[in-house]
Amino acid sequence: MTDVTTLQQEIATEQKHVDRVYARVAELRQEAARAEREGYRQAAVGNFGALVERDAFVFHAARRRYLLDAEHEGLVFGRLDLHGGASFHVGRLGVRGEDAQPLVVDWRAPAAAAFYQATAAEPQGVIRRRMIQSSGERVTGIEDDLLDPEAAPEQMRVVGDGALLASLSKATGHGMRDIVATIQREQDQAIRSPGSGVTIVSGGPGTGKTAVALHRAAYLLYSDRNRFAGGGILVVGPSTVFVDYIASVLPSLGEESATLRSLGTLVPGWSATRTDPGPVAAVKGSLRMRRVLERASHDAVPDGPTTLRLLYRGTLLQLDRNQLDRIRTRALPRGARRNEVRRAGFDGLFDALWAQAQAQKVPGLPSKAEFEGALADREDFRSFAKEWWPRLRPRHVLAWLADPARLRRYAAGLLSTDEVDLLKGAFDTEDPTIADVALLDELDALLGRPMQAARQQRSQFQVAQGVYELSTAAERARAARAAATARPDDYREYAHVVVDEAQDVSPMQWRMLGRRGRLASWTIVGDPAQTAWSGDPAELERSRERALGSRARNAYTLTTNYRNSAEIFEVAAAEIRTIAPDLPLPTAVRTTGVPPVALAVPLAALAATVRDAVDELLAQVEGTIGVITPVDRVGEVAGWLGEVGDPRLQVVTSLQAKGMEYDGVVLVAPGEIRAGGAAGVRTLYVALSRATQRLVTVDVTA
Ligand SMILES: Nc1ncnc2c1ncn2[C@@H]1O[C@H](COP(=O)(O)OP(=O)(O)OP(=O)(O)O)[C@@H](O)[C@H]1O
Repeated sequence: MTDVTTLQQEIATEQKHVDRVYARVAELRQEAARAEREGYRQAAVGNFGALVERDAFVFHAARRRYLLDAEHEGLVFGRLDLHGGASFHVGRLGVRGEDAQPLVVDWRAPAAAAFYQATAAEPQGVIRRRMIQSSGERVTGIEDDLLDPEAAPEQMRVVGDGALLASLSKATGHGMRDIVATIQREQDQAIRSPGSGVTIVSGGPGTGKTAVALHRAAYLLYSDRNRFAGGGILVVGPSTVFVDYIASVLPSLGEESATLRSLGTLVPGWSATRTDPGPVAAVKGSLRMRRVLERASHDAVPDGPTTLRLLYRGTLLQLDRNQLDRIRTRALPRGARRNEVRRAGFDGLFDALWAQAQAQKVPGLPSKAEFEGALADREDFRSFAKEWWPRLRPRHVLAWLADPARLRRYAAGLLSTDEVDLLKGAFDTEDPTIADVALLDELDALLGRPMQAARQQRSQFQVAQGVYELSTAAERARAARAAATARPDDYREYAHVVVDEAQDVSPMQWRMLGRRGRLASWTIVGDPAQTAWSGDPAELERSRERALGSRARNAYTLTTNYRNSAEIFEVAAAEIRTIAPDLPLPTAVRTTGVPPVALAVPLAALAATVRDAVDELLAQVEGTIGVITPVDRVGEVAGWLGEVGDPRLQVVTSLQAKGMEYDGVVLVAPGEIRAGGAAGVRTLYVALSRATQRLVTVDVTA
């Protein structure tokens, strides 16, 4: 323990510096606002060159001001004292004094790396590393690490009682917090991994994989803003619940330009939140579905016309079903996209009808071009053509799979009878599941886009090519934050793609992601032991490798569980060991002395027991409570708790619980979650490792 006076003196020293920094930030904010106003004044000149220059000038001023306005809690959070007497502070953004000397170094700058990397074994020139805790602009605590005691000058003081543990013990809120002040060495290495190629981060529950992925996105934006803000960073998570949970981390780091999506909302026009039962998801996610969909996308339209009859100059021209099918298959060879070769289909019709007209010696037959022109003008021919070869949307074709006879035909030789049975009743294109969205995206690629004049989307702020009139401060800040809004809905040229909970991305979903990351470098984070995938693991691996291509791989493993108390993680670990006894598991660093509670009650008492457990946890912990249920019980359990009405409470399925964290967890019917074989045990492992403080499991007795 540090004596109180020493601690107070050191706090006062740091407070002085922090005050100086905030005063300087206030000055800089004023300067940036002035620069923006000046930018507008220049615009009055009005020629093109002045507008371009003004635009760039104002944009940078606005971005700077946005950064300065952003969340300033703990703006300065660290200090390094180096050999030779030099020292500097580390913070959320770089701030220079009037003399251009750094008052704070941005945590992502190369100089700040030592703050996270230096250890007693390898001090990297650092004598003392100091973490500074604050509340608003007030310094509240200090935590020092003396890394090189022999080099420490006599007057150097070392204080503190465990900043990391203090930060881990804070109550969990609805959103994930950034960890910028306490990033650990192994995490920092993954965060600063090269911006090219594929960075793969693995590690058990609670090891900070998600935190690392998000801080890495912020790091990349800092290290090469042109490339990564220009091209864009896409962050993909498993569910909308999860995306909501992580949404505040990047803004808290002053970065708003990344695009966050769940797997069910990646494709424009869809926002799927429903999950399929594991075995159904395994079939829908399998690469074999690509062939199934390809066959469907080439099939005749259900209820489409089966014959074409036209009276032409008194002669009946007629094409029967076989002829029509032949024309369709000839115009649509394997690999062709149906919407893009409609013209070839219509040409096939013209050719066949022309041959008939010639064979039947239609009186006064004009040239072929005139014959085609005459047919194309006729309403009966046009409406036949529209019904026979309509422009198809992915959802139309996916709906065909709901017809058992069609499904059997498309699946012949690809899916087993059992698999076809599993898919019966599994397609509802009005309300698709998360797995369906990857199928819709595949169909979009298979069907192609009808030829259309490109839609010009002109921004309301555009005054000339490449020049935007950003007329108010609020609009400018928004534009500075969200370059993403200038991108088309189905943007596919991201400079970087981050995939979280990657162990659950199915082969078909990897194809969907791959289409959006062709030009990207990647960060892939996940834990194979937490996968709910019950399909072929080799196929999963292959499709992931294909999506990532030949880019260089950099792999990192995280080994410390920062989330769970040791008592809680022991229970989760015991579960996963039943199927993977030799799996290396992370070490949980925090103990609470509170063991998890395991209850088992008859089904009739389940509702009351869950309600009591929730009430008790709400009284015991300060932060959030998650009630985790088997997928098919979620509605029922939410009903039991409907009256609780506490905003700290969230009811989620065992699949939605992926990546989530709560201070207290009530896990309903764990036996039912486990019942799904190895994938069930893995899902239960996830559910058991969500709580930071308290875990209550309520099982059902036979
Ligand atoms: N260096 C750190 N300092 C403070 N908190 C940390 C640190 N690393 C991780 N945490 C906290 O630990 C918790 C778990 O982190 P995170 O959700 O990123 O883990 P994960 O590996 O993605 O977990 P899972 O695989 O179980 O979903 C979070 O609350 C995070 O803020």
